[in-house]
Amino acid sequence: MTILIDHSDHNGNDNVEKNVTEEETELVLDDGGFVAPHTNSFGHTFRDYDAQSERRRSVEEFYKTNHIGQTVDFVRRMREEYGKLNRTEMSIWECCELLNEFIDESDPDLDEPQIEHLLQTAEAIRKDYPDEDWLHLTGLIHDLGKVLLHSSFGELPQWAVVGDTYPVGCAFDESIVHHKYFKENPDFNSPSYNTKYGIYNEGCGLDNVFMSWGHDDYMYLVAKKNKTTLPSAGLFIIRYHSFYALHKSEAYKHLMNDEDRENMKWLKVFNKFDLYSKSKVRIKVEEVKPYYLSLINKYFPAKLKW
Ligand SMILES: O[C@H]1[C@H](O)[C@@H](O)[C@H](O)[C@@H](O)[C@H]1O
Ligand SMILES: [Fe+2]
Ligand SMILES: [Fe+2]
Repeated sequence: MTILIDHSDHNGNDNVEKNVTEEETELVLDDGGFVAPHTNSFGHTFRDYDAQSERRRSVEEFYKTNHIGQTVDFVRRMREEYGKLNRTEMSIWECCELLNEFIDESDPDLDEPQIEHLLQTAEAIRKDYPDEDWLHLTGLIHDLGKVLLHSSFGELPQWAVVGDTYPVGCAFDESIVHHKYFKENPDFNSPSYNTKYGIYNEGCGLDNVFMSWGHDDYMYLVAKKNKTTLPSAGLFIIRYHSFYALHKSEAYKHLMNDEDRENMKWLKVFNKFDLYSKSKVRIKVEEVKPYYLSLINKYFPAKLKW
């Protein structure tokens, strides 16, 4: 396995590559900072949706279905239905374990079970921000909404759970991955929805914007309605971490308000770990579990409604 080891500063400059065996691997092999690798586990640059990788076709198929199905109508129905949180009760950790069986079909960078990704993200954050325990926990739980794929949640299809998110009810920005497939979305030709502002106003705040339905908004609703004590930046990260058109391409900024702009700073910090910690490196779950259980205990009730 090839891992980047930092021999210089913490900005990722001047890295050297070294081959290490499975036993020696750690998420980050340096003096404490997380170093973003240049390539994903398939040897391609991250989020390259055109790279000829083994996942390219299936990822594109995924986005085609996603872009056709996410309409204002659909999003309204899902928010209403899943916002009831009347399906089951379980702890945060139980939910992490449920994610063990799922692989995210929208992701060109990772084909590991989701629990690996949660721990990789959280542990990477912990190295760089040791004192921000809320951010470690946010890393651990940010993708828990993918439990919507589970049979006890009506087995939602992948297109309604994973992938990048974007607003519905206004024009789909060209920076959205595989934008061309929106042409078949029924909202694409609706005059009330296909303008820059659509049904929204300048600076209305993201809280007033309907986002395509998936794991982000669902987990936000779960955390909020179960009265988490996570700071507002944590909730913002959970809710918008897949909104790459905004946090990477800077589209839709005209819908943000001051609070969104403040929270965006943390989302950008978070994104580095969410994206670049994706690797084949395994975290030893039993070793880190007590730490995360203590954080869950601090910020969440023992059982949550889902
Ligand atoms: O494929 C990925 C994956 O589903 C992530 O969980 C999501 O947050 C990303 O935005 C998406 O592109
Ligand atoms: Fe995600
Ligand atoms: Fe993630």
